[in-house]
Amino acid sequence: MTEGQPREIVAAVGLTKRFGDTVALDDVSFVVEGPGLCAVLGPNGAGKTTLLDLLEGLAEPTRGAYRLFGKEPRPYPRRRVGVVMQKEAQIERVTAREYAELFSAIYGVRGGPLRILARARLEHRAETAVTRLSGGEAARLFIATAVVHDPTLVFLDEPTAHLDPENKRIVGEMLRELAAERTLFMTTHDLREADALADRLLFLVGGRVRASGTKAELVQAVPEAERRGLGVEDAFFHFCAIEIREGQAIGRGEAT
Ligand SMILES: Nc1ncnc2c1ncn2[C@@H]1O[C@H](COP(=O)(O)OP(=O)(O)OP(=O)(O)O)[C@@H](O)[C@H]1O
Repeated sequence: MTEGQPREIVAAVGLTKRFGDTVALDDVSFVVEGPGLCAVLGPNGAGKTTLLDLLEGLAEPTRGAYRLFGKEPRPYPRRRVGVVMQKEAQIERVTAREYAELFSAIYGVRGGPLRILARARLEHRAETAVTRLSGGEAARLFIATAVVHDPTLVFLDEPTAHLDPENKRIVGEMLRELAAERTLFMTTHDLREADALADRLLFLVGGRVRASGTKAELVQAVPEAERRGLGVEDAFFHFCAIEIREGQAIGRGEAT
């Protein structure tokens, strides 16, 4: 296959995950081709983090399987995968430089710390404790660190949650740049952000896939009468029957 052509990067085949009586993921199947940015959208409790845990090799499915890069992930292809967790560990007093050094050493990347700080645009904050960085600075540091070993696939769990619009925009630009040559698989609650950034969408509600495909496919599937303006918002409403408040997807009847 020629370089640059879309190819299968992530595929789930009947993935199911139970926690006791709770079915967090229920027979989830989809294929994501790359490169590009796939946004996984769903309300609280939809199963987004559980799905990432499985695909990152951190938990085992109750049933079903998945492929990464068209193969069974055994052994797990750690060097080709980067991860940005929802709650990154923040060790007291560790500076941005030390954080970058630590992860560069883990991945054995020479020159990694400088690359991380430059990509995160944090050279001037290198000696600042990670816990003292602003939300936007910390998000940039975690993302730049997750790609220090140049992975083909990056999982990101709500990387822009709690950021103000300006920082969302800056981090969004960073994600778009990264998505030009790799696959980003990113959870978010923010439909506006998904509209601005995503090439592909996966709608998850109550542990089940409601729709998946390219943004263009899903947006075009919305009947004219249901279109209100923002493509991803309309598509999410159409496929998921979920209320939308201020660009955020919220389960019906859920308190804000
Ligand atoms: N370790 C666990 N033990 C028991 N139940 C769990 C566990 N992890 C997740 N769940 C349950 O599985 C369901 C899916 O949770 P998950 O965290 O994957 O959803 P989510 O879409 O990531 O939600 P959020 O948007 O709030 O982060 C929820 O009902 C949750 O309570």
